[in-house]
Amino acid sequence: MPAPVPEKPLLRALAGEAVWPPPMWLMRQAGRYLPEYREVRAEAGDFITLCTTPELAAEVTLQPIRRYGMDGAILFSDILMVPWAMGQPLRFAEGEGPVLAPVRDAAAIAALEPGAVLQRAAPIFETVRLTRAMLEAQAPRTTLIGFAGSPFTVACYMVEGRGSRDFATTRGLAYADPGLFGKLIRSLVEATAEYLLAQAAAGAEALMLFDSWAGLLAPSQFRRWVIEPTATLVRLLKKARPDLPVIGFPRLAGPLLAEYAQRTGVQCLGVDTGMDLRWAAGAVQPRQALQGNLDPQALIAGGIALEAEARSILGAMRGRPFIFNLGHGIEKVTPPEHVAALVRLVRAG
Ligand SMILES: Cc1c2[nH]c(c1CCC(=O)O)Cc1[nH]c(c(CCC(=O)O)c1C)Cc1[nH]c(c(CCC(=O)O)c1C)Cc1[nH]c(c(C)c1CCC(=O)O)C2
Repeated sequence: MPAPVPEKPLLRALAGEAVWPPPMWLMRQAGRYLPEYREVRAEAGDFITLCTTPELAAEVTLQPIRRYGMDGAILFSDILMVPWAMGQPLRFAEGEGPVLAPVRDAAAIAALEPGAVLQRAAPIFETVRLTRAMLEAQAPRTTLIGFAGSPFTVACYMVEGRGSRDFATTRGLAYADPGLFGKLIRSLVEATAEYLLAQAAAGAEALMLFDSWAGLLAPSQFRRWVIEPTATLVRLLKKARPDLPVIGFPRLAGPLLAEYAQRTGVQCLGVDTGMDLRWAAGAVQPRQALQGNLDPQALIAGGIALEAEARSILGAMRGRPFIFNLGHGIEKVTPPEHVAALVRLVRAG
């Protein structure tokens, strides 16, 4: 039986169709630049509480859909909820970002509980269910996107214990003890596959893998810790759900984007701000969609600078499968009215 033809613009683009004007959404579209987000965040008190309270997380997921009518709604959660669900202590310190108890030796890795992820993450799957039902009622053309961090980027935070400019400890460990680091990566591949399939079972219609720090790696390490685990993860997802499109975002990959596109099996490539979109179009397969890559700083600036950047992206991508997005997450100082202006511009094609 042929696969049913999707109706939603974002799913059509992911299936390889040159939908025009292109479907759009913005990374971190639910967040602190929105006053209505800050209100719910204050009500929840703590970021992890917000992520594990389905009614609040679903509400926050829908805020940018109500305000702007985006084509994609991304589940409100965080890539660090997988280590959290594996039992690694995590907190989000005010003004400091995430803080975790570092995992750097065999004992710490053995203490992780990948088998507990489905049970501990149950509130997140409930958020997916609730959000999908709300979208069906309120925004039936909007696609619900589930997500996880890629094994390498999640391992960066697990090993380092906090954010970092270069994740030197993690990259050093990968060279010094590849056996140990490989064990961590493998348990993340398995836990992440189960976690994403549970999101899909709860109603996520597409999945995105955030690999924010992939581009820090030397080419040999990029192949070993980014391409190979991502390919395994995508195979596990496709085995269970061949219909489910996957967006891969190996940020700062540069020319290695071509190999990543060829070997991982993803349907769509997220493109970061520093990459030329026309070059990316030549580096991926013709039916592979691209997603990106407006500079979040242009969105903060607004006006003619924003208009020029957005038009140049549209001009480069017309006629190929494309999803308009930013090249990295929206910043909290972004004026919400600049987002409204961008949506009008993209909708006009
Ligand atoms: C590396 C990474 C993280 N989280 C994420 C990444 C990959 C993408 C990227 O590179 O930005 C991904 C993420 N984080 C969040 C989402 C939700 C959905 C959405 O995009 O709207 C998604 C998809 C919410 C969030 N995740 C976080 C916030 C801010 C928390 C708050 O409200 O206090 C939000 C809305 C916290 C977070 N979470 C993380 C950090 C480093 C921080 C602190 C930085 C900050 O405070 O902005 C880890």
